[in-house]
Amino acid sequence: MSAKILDGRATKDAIFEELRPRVAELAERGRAPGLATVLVGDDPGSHSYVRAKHNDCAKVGINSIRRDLPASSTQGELEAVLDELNADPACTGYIVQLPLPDHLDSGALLERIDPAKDADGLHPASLGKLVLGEDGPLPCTPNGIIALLRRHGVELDGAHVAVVGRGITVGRPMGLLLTRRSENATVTLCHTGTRDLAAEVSRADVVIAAAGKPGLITPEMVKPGAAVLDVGVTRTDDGLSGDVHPDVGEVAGFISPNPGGVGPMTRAMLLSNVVEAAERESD
Ligand SMILES: NC(=O)C1=CN([C@@H]2O[C@H](COP(=O)(O)OP(=O)(O)OC[C@H]3O[C@@H](n4cnc5c(N)ncnc54)[C@H](OP(=O)(O)O)[C@@H]3O)[C@@H](O)[C@H]2O)C=CC1
Ligand SMILES: Nc1nc(=O)c2c([nH]1)NC[C@@H]1CN(c3ccc(C(=O)N[C@@H](CCC(=O)O)C(=O)O)cc3)C=[N+]21
Ligand SMILES: [Mg+2]
Repeated sequence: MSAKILDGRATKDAIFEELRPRVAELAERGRAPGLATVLVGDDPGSHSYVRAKHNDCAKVGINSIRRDLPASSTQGELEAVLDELNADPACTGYIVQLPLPDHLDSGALLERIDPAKDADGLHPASLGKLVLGEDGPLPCTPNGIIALLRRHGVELDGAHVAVVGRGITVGRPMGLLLTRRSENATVTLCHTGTRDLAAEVSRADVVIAAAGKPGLITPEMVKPGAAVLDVGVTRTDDGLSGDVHPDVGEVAGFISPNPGGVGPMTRAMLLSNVVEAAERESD
């Protein structure tokens, strides 16, 4: 392995250290931030992510509230939980863990979140602000990827970035963040309609693999020295698998391990959104 490691765990810990005094100051002013999670059903992956988010809150001093509901919950029951969180002053931000069971309308539920409490940055109002360049919570995974690259000195200004995947949680907002003037990257957004994925990836200085297809990015596709971010997570019988083939580490200049890369950064940005929203409200 010749690539430098983009260490998401260590970077998350550094961000937590920066958040802790801000949380303490908010609490002193009677504006203690509180993050709530809404979890429906018993998907083991979702349970493990939600548990990690509550552990993170404890480390940073953020109060956390858990609403776990059975898979059989109705749309109306979920709506009642969201209305209650929207009205609860102890909850300054919250997330609805995705995916939800198929019988629920996730779009309608995400829209019901009070935009001022949108910790994920995935409410239509927050995504609209991102498009317009207005201040608001940013989607956690793409924002975490930018923080990880910046803190490891990877240049984005003028860089060519290949984003693989146009999903709403990662790929689509990733392109929006990277093409802001503050990042100034040139982005190619790839998907299943992309004619020659290898050709697009091989031109890139930074590759962001968010397709959820194990081993999709192979060493032959990657420009020597490129930074490669492995976002995809697929659960198989032999454990978790990323989108980046393990041999890519021999060609890349920087690589994010998976686990230990983008996942912890997603959680760091979630807490950062909660702290920022509480600071905004108390100004
Ligand atoms: N580590 C972390 O913190 C997080 C990880 N994830 C993981 O990231 C991945 C993406 O998440 P999400 O955006 O929600 O997923 P989606 O399923 O919404 O999107 C996947 C995207 O990948 C594209 N795609 C699939 N196969 C290929 C292929 N062979 N070539 C090119 N493009 C392809 C799809 O194209 P098309 O649109 O044409 O179907 C789609 O746009 C998932 O594995 C998810 O588990 C997500 C959030 C956080
Ligand atoms: N409303 C909503 N917001 C999300 O942000 C959201 C979601 N729903 N649904 C699912 C995806 C996935 N996701 C991850 C978060 C952390 C890790 C993470 O911390 N992973 C650790 C390993 C954790 C483990 O081993 O279980 C790591 O990569 O090192 C991974 C994936 C957030 N998502
Ligand atoms: Mg990871």
